[in-house]
Amino acid sequence: MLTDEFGREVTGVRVSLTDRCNFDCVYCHNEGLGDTRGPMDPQDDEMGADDVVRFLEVAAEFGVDSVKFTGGEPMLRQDLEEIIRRTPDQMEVSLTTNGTFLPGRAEALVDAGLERVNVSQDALDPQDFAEITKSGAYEKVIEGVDAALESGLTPVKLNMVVFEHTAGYVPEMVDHVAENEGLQLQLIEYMPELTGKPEWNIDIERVHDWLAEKADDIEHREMHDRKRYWINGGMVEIVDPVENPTFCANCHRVRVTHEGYLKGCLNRNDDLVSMGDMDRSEIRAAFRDVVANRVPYYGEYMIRNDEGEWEINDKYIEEYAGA
Ligand SMILES: Nc1nc2c(ncn2[C@@H]2O[C@H](COP(=O)(O)OP(=O)(O)OP(=O)(O)O)[C@@H](O)[C@H]2O)c(=O)[nH]1
Ligand code: SF4
Ligand code: SF4
Repeated sequence: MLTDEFGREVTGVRVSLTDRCNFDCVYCHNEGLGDTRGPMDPQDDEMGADDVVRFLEVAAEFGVDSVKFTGGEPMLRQDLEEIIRRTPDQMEVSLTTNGTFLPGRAEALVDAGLERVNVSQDALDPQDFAEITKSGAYEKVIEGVDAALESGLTPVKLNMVVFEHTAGYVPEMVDHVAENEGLQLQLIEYMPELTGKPEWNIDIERVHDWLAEKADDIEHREMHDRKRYWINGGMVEIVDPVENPTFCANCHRVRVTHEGYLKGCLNRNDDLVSMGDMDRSEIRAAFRDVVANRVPYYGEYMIRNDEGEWEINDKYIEEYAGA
């Protein structure tokens, strides 16, 4: 197991397989390098299945025991089943998807080795859903969640970004997961710094307070020190990374962009290492380097100045300027 200089073991990898997507969510922050191509444009820059598998095999050598496949929309990759099938056995395999392609394909993914799925569902009303995602696929997503449950991918986590357009749905979604066995809710803090619309932000502390009042039990998950609220038998987890040093202090994942760049932190682009045409031993060295250079974003890379505002730590300014 590799550990960075802040004592954070790297136990997981998060691999973006494409930046293409059939949705155009108003809050999307284009994980990866922030490419702006349309959903159906060419895919020459995406890592091939062999590249993904080679990387995963190297990560497995270092004791990494979980992989999360993301996008864009990872199910646009027709070779997703192949990639999952070839993922080292020691890794728990999970997927984050918008859910539209799960009907008719969930079982094949399970057969290939998929163990868990997170499906974005930001509203319980087709019109609001369409407004947020710029897609008319509400029914398909509902079918997708059902297909995942029927294929045994439980618990299915429903991912909901909490911001102006969705905050009103939180109570209904909390009831929804309590009433439907196999579902869990994951409330994701809106990231204004990545989406450029600060006016849509909702104070996530208000959501914590509201859930705490209702909760029968509250747990802390080690990963990111995330809080989990149990309400009427349903589980609600909060993902609240923004300006949260505790979240970053408990971050155990290295990221890979769809183009094959290793990256120690989701929020930084100045720590990228391209795996390009690297062979296995070069990937090993690159993985060690990226882990060695990992820095908790909030609390070390971003620090508070005398006025209490966040700014980049001087120590890293040169690298950032050169990115
Ligand atoms: N800043 C930051 N945001 C993260 C991190 N991990 C997850 N997120 C955010 O949380 C959202 C949902 O994450 P998911 O891909 O569903 O998975 P997860 O919650 O991280 O993982 P599991 O609970 O293991 O399924 C992502 O789109 C990110 O916005 C992280 O390490 N740093
Ligand atoms: S489904 Fe995900 S990747 Fe696609 S536009 Fe929405 S947030 Fe972005
Ligand atoms: S912002 Fe960076 S360091 Fe913080 S939790 Fe996310 S990926 Fe980890």
